[in-house]
Amino acid sequence: MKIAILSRDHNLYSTRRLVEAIKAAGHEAQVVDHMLCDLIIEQDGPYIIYKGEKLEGIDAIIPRIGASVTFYGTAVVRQFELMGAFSAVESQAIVRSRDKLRSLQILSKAGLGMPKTAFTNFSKGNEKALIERVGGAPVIIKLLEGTQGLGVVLAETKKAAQSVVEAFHGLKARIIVQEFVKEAKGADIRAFVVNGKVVGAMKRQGAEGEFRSNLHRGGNATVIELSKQEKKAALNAAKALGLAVAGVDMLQSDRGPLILEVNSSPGLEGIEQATGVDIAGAIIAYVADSVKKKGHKKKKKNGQNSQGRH
Ligand SMILES: Nc1ncnc2c1ncn2[C@@H]1O[C@H](COP(=O)(O)OP(=O)(O)OP(=O)(O)O)[C@@H](O)[C@H]1O
Ligand SMILES: [Mg+2]
Ligand SMILES: [Mg+2]
Repeated sequence: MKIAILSRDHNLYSTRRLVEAIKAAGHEAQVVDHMLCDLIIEQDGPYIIYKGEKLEGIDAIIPRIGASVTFYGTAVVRQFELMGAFSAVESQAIVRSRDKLRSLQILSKAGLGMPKTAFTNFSKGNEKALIERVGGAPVIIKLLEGTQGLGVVLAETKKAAQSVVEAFHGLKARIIVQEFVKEAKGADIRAFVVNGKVVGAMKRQGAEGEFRSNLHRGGNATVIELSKQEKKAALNAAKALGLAVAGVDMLQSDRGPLILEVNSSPGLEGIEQATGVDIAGAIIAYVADSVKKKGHKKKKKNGQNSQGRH
């Protein structure tokens, strides 16, 4: 079968590893830059023009959509889905996971542990009450659109928290105010979920004196064995957001694991290097299996002699 990786750069570690894994499993790989895909929509059905030609014969896609191009990228994923290709992560689930606030709302409804979080449009003067509502200083203030740890601020005192909130508010930036989980000690856990299983997990520890554990902020990663409770939390979080492939970030706290966010295009480099697990292979096995199952279903529906490609 032919599996496409939607990626802007074929040299990226994750892209290269997925190509390798596709070939190792005996399939055909194609890297497709989603930003170079034109979407044609007409009565005869949707199709894609890529580098001047109609894109055909792709059985499955693995989206690797950057946060800055979520709208365009997910439109391309949706087009593939409508054309009958299987997607490792559904377009709707990517959209859902990209909005930190929406994700936390869904996870809260699913009863998952999380740092207590508040969101407001800050009608003048309610900063103080809101900060108190999540437990008072120290408190975390987060830009809704941040990634790689940028736009996450730890305000140690009530006064600092108020000024940071006011500053962001003045800039019309959308933020959440969140309980600071001190016991996490500058570390977090990344659990990599594929098809209802945790295939690898690592603990990321922030640099000395840094509360953010992001590898981009100088953190380092080591392999970790998850507790039953942590495993369950990771699987439930991925399930609640509808993601078959997900990187679930959690903090270890006195009251158990607290979900921070769920990533729909999680990187492979850190986790494969920390755990030594062939995560790319696990993703491809899941995708290939799903395509086969889909094909069988189609055959059944169309009768024994169907020539339907699968
Ligand atoms: N409520 C909190 N309490 C304690 N530490 C926190 C809290 N929120 C975030 N952190 C720390 O800050 C880091 C960055 O936060 P978060 O993951 O929410 O931001 P991000 O910018 O979206 O990062 P990413 O690149 O992973 O998407 C976390 O990995 C964690 O170490
Ligand atoms: Mg994030
Ligand atoms: Mg994070």
